[in-house]
Amino acid sequence: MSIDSRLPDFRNLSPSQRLDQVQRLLGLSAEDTALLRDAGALPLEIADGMIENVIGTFELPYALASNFRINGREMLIPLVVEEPSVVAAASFMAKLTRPAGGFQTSSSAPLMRAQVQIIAVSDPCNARLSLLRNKDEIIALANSKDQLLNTLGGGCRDIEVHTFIDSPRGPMLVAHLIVDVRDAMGANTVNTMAEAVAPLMEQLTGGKVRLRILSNLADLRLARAQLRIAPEHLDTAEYQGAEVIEGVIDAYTFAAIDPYRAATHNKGIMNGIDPLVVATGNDWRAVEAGAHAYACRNGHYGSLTTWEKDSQGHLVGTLEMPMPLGLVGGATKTHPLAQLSLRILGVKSAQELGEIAVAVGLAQNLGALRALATEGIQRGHMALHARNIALSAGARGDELDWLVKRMVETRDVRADRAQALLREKRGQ
Ligand SMILES: CC(C)(COP(=O)([O-])OP(=O)([O-])OC[C@H]1O[C@@H](n2cnc3c(N)ncnc32)[C@H](O)[C@@H]1OP(=O)([O-])[O-])[C@@H](O)C(=O)NCCC(=O)NCCSC(=O)C[C@@](C)(O)CC(=O)[O-]
Ligand SMILES: NC(=O)C1=CN([C@@H]2O[C@H](COP(=O)(O)OP(=O)(O)OC[C@H]3O[C@@H](n4cnc5c(N)ncnc54)[C@H](OP(=O)(O)O)[C@@H]3O)[C@@H](O)[C@H]2O)C=CC1
Repeated sequence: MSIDSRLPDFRNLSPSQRLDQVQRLLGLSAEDTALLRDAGALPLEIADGMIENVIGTFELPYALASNFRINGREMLIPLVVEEPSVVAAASFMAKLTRPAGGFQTSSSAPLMRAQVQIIAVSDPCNARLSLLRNKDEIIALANSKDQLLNTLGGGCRDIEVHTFIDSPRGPMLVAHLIVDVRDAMGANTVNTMAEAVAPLMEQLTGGKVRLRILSNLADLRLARAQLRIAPEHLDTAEYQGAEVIEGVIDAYTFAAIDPYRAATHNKGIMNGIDPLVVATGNDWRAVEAGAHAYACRNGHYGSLTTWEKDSQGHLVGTLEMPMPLGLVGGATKTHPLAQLSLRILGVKSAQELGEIAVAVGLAQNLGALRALATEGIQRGHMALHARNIALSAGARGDELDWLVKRMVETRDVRADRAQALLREKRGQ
């Protein structure tokens, strides 16, 4: 279905009015919207089946970022996150990309690596060749463990063998199974295969297998996004767009050369990605681990994004990173809201979901860099954070908007100030 993701007055509506508008726009069913309208979308019985020792459930805000156009398709992005200004910044930057057509994305095949650690190998180079010589047998054995995946066009495709001659524990071989996991995140799938081939690998190498587990450095499963913005669309009240572009490129360069800055820069990217990963029931620890390991691929920890100017002086941003997301498996199937998020996105494959995630990460990075390189992060962020402060100070009903306005006007957003203002208003 084709929609318009520009929702100019969305921010000014109540949550219930927003949901009504989205229901009409996306043609969601009454059952779908009931999941969001009533608290407790995750029944305790399902929660109890998901993890151990459950005593309840924990809710977080569920929002939609607007203005996204990805590969020509308009979409609203479900984001589950506790941090103010993330949704606003993503929506704002997506809006700025629209004149040049939004985001362009692509991805590699959904290939995951499983590692099999082989120790006590007396002749590691010879053992390595033995594994490679018998690759077809190893792959066939791995694939015998997941018939469904084979019928879906996935399965173990190849093996690699990495040799560590001088490990502190003696020579060590690490065999990698390269597995196309289709629409799964794939951890359980590849772990099963790794465990299945371990005895054959011991036989072929004469060594002893220890660990059999996926690698979260999913460097064969990459998603990419790109955006382009003309300088005139980056003008602010105080800065010319061309100056904003220089500021963004300086900010990127800082992250590219300094790991202390890169950690914060990449956190800003994950501000956009993690909330989508959570909203779709995916494993955010796996995505985080892969992201930061990948950021070290050039021998030092650096920026995951790049920012440059094209020949016309337009700002061009790119993000390429591992994106091990699934549409099946884990909580993606069990959590009712995860399924709803996938319906809102209208995605048909895990690859498509991964591409959307990097587009949101790229937008989020630009939101932060644009603010940092111009007026600073506090004005926009604190204006939205003021609601949190007002809520924790005890403001309710009409008091909330009044208190937020007073704090933002005076640029004094602090808990003690909020409490003092509230006492003053209540005449205490
Ligand atoms: C916060 C803004 C967007 C305000 O920016 P603004 O200029 O005050 O916004 P505006 O009121 O002119 O609105 C512009 C558009 O922003 C969106 N927007 C604006 N407000 C809302 C809202 N309330 N609810 C929903 N959407 C909102 C919305 O799309 C709107 O367009 P419209 O649809 O109205 O035509 C801007 O200051 C900004 O982008 N700041 C960056 C915020 C940010 O990056 N937050 C992340 C948390 S900080 C952090 O953890 C990461 C960091 C910073 O350390 C990373 C790093 O160092 O790299
Ligand atoms: N280090 C890490 O990151 C680790 C993560 N995990 C956890 O593993 C879970 C993800 O594992 P995952 O393997 O994705 O989950 P599942 O094993 O639950 O799902 C994958 C299985 O779903 C079946 N399937 C059905 N349709 C498809 C399709 N279109 N594409 C692919 N497979 C399909 C496949 O076969 P079949 O039905 O035959 O099984 C496949 O093996 C997450 O919960 C994650 O947190 C676990 C261990 C370590």
